[in-house]
Amino acid sequence: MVAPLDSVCATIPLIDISGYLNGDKEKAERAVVELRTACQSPGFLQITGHGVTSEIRSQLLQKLAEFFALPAATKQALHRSQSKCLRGYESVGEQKLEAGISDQKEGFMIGPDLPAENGYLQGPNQWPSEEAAPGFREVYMAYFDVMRNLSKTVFRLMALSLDLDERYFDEFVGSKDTISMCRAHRYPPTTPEMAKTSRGIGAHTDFGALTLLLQDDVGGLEVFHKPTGTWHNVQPVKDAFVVNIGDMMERWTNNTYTSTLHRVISPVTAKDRYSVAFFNEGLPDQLVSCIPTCLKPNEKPLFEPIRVEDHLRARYGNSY
Ligand SMILES: O=C(O)CCC(=O)C(=O)O
Ligand SMILES: [Fe+2]
Repeated sequence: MVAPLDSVCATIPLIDISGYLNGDKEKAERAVVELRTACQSPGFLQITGHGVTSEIRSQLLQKLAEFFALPAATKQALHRSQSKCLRGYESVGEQKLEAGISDQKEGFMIGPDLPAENGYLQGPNQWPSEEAAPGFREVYMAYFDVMRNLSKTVFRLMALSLDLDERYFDEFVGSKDTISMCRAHRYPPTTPEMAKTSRGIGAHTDFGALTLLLQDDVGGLEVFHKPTGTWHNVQPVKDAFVVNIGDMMERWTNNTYTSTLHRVISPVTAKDRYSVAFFNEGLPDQLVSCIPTCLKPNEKPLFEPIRVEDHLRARYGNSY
């Protein structure tokens, strides 16, 4: 069946990766080709057949709703300004991803839970007490671990899509020093009038290599289509994760893959919107230097090589 032109699938490709996970060669090859096309343009896609259970996804969304419903003082006591590695709580209006517009979201960031600061963006998480938020820590960390695994799979597919050895990104994405983070968001509702000028999250591109996003069924994520200058809704698809290319991967692939501007419009229904982004930032000492298969004969790289940490410091430094 041909999907109607205005349907989400016409804009944001939906890719089933179960064939790759099950060792079905033909289906896996198809997913790799679809992935390559989607990463080139629009730089956004949705994946299904990823094996992350609906239980863990709905448990997490439930625990997040409970956490964000806690008194403001309990959440502020976990503020990210107390953490050298950006872990913890941020309140509505703190981040400005689009010049002059405060994001109408609150968030909670976690990462691999290390006992002490251990290099850039590495260290301990901040947690509410078990009495205040029963099960929150356990479920959020379990989700984080599942997503870390899924990200390894997606990077293998990425490697294949770039005609690289399947394990090309394994160290980058799966080492003990790999930087990865999860940021959960709650977007409170607003009025239709306010929604015209305010933003749940202002227009931005992601800083790192690749983002895996869980969104609930409320909607509001939009992706910018440069050729027409129009915004397109990333409609929630049941059981799908949104995947998008970040600035680091765009640079690494010499602009073969695209880091695309996106934003969130706050809900205008009575319902809060929840989402959870898993960011793959990679190895701090890794040099992001044009991937050889992204260069045609006689072509020159568009960018100087840069260390992952230097790239991230420059991008994170500008957003609060
Ligand atoms: O909440 C969303 O749908 C998008 C979040 C996002 O773009 C981000 O955290 O970078
Ligand atoms: Fe983003």
